[in-house]
Amino acid sequence: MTQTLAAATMAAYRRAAGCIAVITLTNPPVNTLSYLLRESFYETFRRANADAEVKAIVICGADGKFCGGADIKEFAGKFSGPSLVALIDDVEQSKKPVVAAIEGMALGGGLELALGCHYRIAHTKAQVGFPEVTLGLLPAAGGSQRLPRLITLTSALELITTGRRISAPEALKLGIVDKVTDKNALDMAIDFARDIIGKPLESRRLSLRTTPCPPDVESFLDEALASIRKHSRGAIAPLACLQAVRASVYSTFDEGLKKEQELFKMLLTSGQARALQYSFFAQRATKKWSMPSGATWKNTSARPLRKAAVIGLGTMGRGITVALIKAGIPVIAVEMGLKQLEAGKTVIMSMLEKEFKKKQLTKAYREMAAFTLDLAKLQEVDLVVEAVFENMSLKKQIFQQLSSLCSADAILCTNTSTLDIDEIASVTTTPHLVVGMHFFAPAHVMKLLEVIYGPRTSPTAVATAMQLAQQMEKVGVVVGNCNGFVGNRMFKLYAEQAYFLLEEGAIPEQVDQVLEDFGFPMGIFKVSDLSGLDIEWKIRQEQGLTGPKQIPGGSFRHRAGGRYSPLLDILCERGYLGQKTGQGWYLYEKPGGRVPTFNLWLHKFLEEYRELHGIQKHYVGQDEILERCLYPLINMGFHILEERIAASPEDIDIIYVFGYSWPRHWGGPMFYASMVGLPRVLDKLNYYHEIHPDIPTLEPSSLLKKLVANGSPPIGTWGAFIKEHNSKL
Ligand SMILES: CCCCCCCC(=O)CC(=O)SCCNC(=O)CCNC(=O)[C@H](O)C(C)(C)COP(=O)(O)OP(=O)(O)OC[C@H]1O[C@@H](n2cnc3c(N)ncnc32)[C@H](O)[C@@H]1OP(=O)(O)O
Ligand SMILES: NC(=O)C1=CN([C@@H]2O[C@H](COP(=O)(O)OP(=O)(O)OC[C@H]3O[C@@H](n4cnc5c(N)ncnc54)[C@H](O)[C@@H]3O)[C@@H](O)[C@H]2O)C=CC1
Repeated sequence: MTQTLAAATMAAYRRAAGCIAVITLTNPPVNTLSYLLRESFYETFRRANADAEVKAIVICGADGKFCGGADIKEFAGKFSGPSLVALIDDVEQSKKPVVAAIEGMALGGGLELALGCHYRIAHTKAQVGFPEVTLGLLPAAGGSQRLPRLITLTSALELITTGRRISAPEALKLGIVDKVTDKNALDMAIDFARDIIGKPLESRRLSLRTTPCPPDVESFLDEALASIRKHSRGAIAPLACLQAVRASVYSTFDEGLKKEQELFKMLLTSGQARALQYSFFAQRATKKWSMPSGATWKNTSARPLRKAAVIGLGTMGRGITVALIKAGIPVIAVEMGLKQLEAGKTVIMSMLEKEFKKKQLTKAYREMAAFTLDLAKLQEVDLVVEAVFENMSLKKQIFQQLSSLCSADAILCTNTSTLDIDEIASVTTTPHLVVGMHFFAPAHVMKLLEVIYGPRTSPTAVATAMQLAQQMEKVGVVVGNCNGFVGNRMFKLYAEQAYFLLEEGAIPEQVDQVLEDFGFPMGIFKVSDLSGLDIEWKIRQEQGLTGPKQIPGGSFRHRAGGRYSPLLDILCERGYLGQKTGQGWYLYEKPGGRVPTFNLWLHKFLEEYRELHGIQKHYVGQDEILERCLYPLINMGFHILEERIAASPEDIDIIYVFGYSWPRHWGGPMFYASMVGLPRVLDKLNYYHEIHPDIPTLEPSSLLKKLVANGSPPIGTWGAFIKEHNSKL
């Protein structure tokens, strides 16, 4: 295997048009600049430079892809082989003109290499960019110094600090590439190289230029710094990127390179870079789903989807309809009454209109939605997504009808956020085709899709849902069936601890601030106000925790075998549902208002509540808030791994990053636990459980204990322990 790879990895050399050397970067699948490729490039480039018959050099990438950048896997080890900085310097200093022929992509180190070339010709469909910041790094092979010398400081700064990829036409407008073609970029580059033989190259060497600056560059950079600080949510790489670009303004090229290296080394050893690189690979790993039965892409095919249906056009159904249509699938949208149907239709059409304008979709897209009250119209659809109220008997009634109305091979999906997929499937004649597709609000925007299989769900149903996730450009994660699945089962504990903290003496502002400082875009109470407190209230009612169906046997603050906080129920009973009613955990200027302000009523109410229930108020510090909110959630993640509900810690982490806005630079809850140190998480859980023995979810999971007992192995090796752990159950 290594030999095959080694043989495939090289900078292939050939001659074209007599005097042009063509060097093809070859390292499948995306021609990363790995150690082997750098070594081969070093030799090949020298050979081309030394050959007197060669008058110009063209660099391209094999298989229509210029270069995906440095090999990210190499960042974890020691750097060896020729440095990319030196290779690019060789290219720029070459006395023969060097032209980059960019097809597919030139990303990171790939773009840096192209910037070292004297000219860049790109195919119109190619993309270029510096995604390093999304990996917790900065362009460290001269990219942070060359780009600002080539284009405006504003654009260079934006591209380097955000990692945004741009199309070749935009790159042409900005001045990053010299020509764009919709024909063969390599052929054009070869012709172009021939034409420029003998022309002076000094002005084309970016390292010899100075960075063009706006008039008041100092205040421009200060403003940029303030803006990055505000938006980076604690990520350090964007700030380091800014520092590097700043060096391109105030330093010589060589000094700038030195600064770039210093910053790169600092970032590389930071936990954030490790977390972000872990997240990059984790996202790709989730695509290769598997089920405990051994089903994977390798042995399962997805069904083709020609037409779909969505039932229930409330908050979720509307977004799901738009997401499906955006993916090119016509939808029959169903409601229970004319009024709801009309309301749903109006919103969906206006959402499609917006998408139409934004993405320049053709008019046909707007005509891909049909609206009806009649379930019988669903005979010909290949897939149905049910998104009616979160109520088991209603869902069962609908699935029973679907089972008799739809074709025998239609995939039947539910968007339930908590209910048992298998119980829903039990009323159908095709339980193997029932699968959970748990979208996140707003469904046409949020990237995550939890795909849930019950004990009878077939691999085909899972494969079709995963294929659909890709088609909708979402990140699908396959998980097992349990209450709340992965995301909401863990989230419940996060929210629960936040309510307990209020009971014990904290206030919403304090809790939210700590969570936002950690990197969440919004604290839990602001999120709750935004989504509406009644969502959780209804789930609690459905679970018999409160309301008319409350299961007898508990007490006011103890239900379902543990401590219970009725705070949310009390607010809902009073009609304080969050932003939509103008009051929730915070106060808003009017119903539908967006700006949270101090809620005096809530603060007085909390004091009275504590007094009434004899709760001793204590000072709740930052550490306690963070640990109490995050560690029980993480602990539940270990339970979920133990139960094989999630196939790997990567799956859990991706669910959290894409569905719950977990700060990406902390990797996800499971990676964060490994960064903090599993012994610390275990100790803290034990500590809090001792203080609060009536909160059973604080008791550390046996998998966590086992991992700590085994010396806290790295996250990549947990799989073996989980397997062993399960086999002894
Ligand atoms: C003194 C020290 C000086 C050091 C100098 C530092 C130099 C720098 O400035 C640092 C860098 O270059 S960092 C790398 C920058 N490049 C990137 O971030 C591109 C990452 N890749 C992509 O976006 C997509 O894969 C891409 C758009 C390329 C392709 O997307 P696709 O959807 O077609 O394919 P994927 O499924 O994403 O990828 C296919 C397989 O390739 C693996 N892969 C991709 N890019 C990689 C990369 N840069 N390094 C390592 N592996 C990479 C990817 O994991 C996947 O693998 P499998 O899942 O096993 O198939
Ligand atoms: N709101 C959220 O943030 C999320 C909700 N979910 C789940 O999605 C489902 C829907 O939730 P929402 O959209 O928030 O509810 P919603 O209350 O906004 O909408 C439900 C819609 O279903 C319609 N409906 C009810 N019975 C029907 C029937 N027999 N036939 C056709 N339509 C019927 C209602 O008229 C209503 O328009 C629930 O299972 C919920 O748990 C999942 C993820 C997030």
